[in-house]
Amino acid sequence: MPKTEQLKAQLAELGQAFRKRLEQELPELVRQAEQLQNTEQVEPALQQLQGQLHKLAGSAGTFGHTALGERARELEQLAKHCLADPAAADEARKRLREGLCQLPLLLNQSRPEPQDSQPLESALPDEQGQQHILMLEHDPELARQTSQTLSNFGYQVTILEQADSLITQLDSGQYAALIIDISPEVAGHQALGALQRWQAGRVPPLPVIAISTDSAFAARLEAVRAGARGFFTKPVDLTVLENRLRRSFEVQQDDPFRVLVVDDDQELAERFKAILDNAGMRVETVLDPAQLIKRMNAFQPDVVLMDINMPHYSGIELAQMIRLNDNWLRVPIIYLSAETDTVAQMAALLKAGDDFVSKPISDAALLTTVYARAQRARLVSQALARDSMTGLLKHADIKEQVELEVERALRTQQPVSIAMIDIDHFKSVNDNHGHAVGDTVIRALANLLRQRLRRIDRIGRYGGEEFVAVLPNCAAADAKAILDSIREAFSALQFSSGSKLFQCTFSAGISACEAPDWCLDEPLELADQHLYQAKQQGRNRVIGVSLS
Ligand SMILES: Nc1nc2c(ncn2[C@@H]2O[C@H](COP(=O)(O)OP(=O)(O)OP(=O)(O)O)[C@@H](O)[C@H]2O)c(=O)[nH]1
Repeated sequence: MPKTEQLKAQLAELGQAFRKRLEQELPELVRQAEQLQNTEQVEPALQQLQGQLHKLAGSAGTFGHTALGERARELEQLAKHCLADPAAADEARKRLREGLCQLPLLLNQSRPEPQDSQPLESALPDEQGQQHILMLEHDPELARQTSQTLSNFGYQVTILEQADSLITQLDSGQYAALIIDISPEVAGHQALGALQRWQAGRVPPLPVIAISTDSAFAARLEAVRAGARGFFTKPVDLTVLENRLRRSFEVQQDDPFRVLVVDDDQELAERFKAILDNAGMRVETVLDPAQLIKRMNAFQPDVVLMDINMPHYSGIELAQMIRLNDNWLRVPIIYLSAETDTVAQMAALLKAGDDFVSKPISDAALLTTVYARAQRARLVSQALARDSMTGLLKHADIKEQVELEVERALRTQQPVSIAMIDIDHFKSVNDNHGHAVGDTVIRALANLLRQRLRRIDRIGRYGGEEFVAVLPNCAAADAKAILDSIREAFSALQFSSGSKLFQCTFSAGISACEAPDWCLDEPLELADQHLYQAKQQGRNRVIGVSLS
């Protein structure tokens, strides 16, 4: 079944479960309303009713029962009024009872409209690991240079000279990003309006990099409105452009965003999960708030979606509890609440939390809010934790990963390999072609390692032109085969320096923690010794076992 159909079926099933629940809950509300006349304990009964109506107001609308949700909200206000002003209560209580008695009827009349839940399109690389970039550029020389440089980095580039076919090309859905020349005098500039309209409503928008001769505020504003993630004035530094391009993918393609939904309403939590799952995110739900800390530790979410009103706990208290842990200070917390009172919303945000989304919430609004928060959180933590030039882990972090993975290998008795990789004769690259070209070579190797290794592998920039890769569940012989194939791919890359083309190679040394002895005291030192041997034997090779 196609993904969208699957989601529709899942949402329809959840909608039916929700309806069944209401068929039981609404008569119960009517019964409670009738008891209001006979009980001495009016206040607790009203409080309970108000809480239930509050929940119903948020959830019914989200499941498409708009009229029911709106009526529940009115009755919630009425319950609040009865609680605040006992003197005026008789008449108000009567209206409350009558209103509650109508709710089952409203449910019977309600035919929820399914929302149009678009799957989140992500720019995944093709089978060869290549990302396809579209470039709208009238200047053949700039188009040629960009195409050549980007193909060095492993991208596939299609050049478009005519702006009128831009939207048709984009509609084909094969592109991971667009580079567009929006200089005032060229065709790309005229296509900006169409591009802005095309981007509207896309979640996430297609990454766009704009190039222009004009660096004025108005030009930048137009670019941003068309979804620009980068803006470059001519002459363009193509290595910086590639860096920006890569960063715009990283947030989408690294691990999927992890979202923790804390809501005691099971059907609602499942609905949010289905929509976010369908958009490629990983979602866990916490129905019992007492499990929150345990689940935060195990799941390490990028974003927390937090209901505010739960029995025994408030979402605000739980958000404050999350903030007690230094490691989670950067995790955005989005409150999901039927609370419409802006003063109450601001009070909640002052205590903890970053954003407020009112229930009922449309699928598109949920997706956009979570995506935007998760993306920003990832960018911030990557900027802090990663090497700025390559986007790889920094020296101390990759060393830590080596230790963690060796410990894990010993524990699980699954092998782990550690590779130390160093570009050959790199000093002469700098001397012959300049430092900026040397940087391009470093980034190209980082990019290639990222593309060729698995998601579970960890890669770090250990020193200037030296990298370390940690390959869990991978024996030394397999690691050597993988590194050899990356080595061959790297040696085939053509780098350009002015009008000259040149190639580079690397050498690598591998150590492994594997059967039969498992013991690996100094994995990095051993990998380094093997790297040294590879250099001694003529470079452009991978050594996996000690030859001495
Ligand atoms: N462009 C650039 N160069 C760097 C960077 N970090 C280190 N380098 C240079 O990398 C070069 C490393 O050279 P060496 O360690 O002598 O080794 P090599 O020339 O690569 O030779 P072998 O490793 O023996 O094959 C030095 O010239 C450093 O200045 C960087 O971030 N960018």
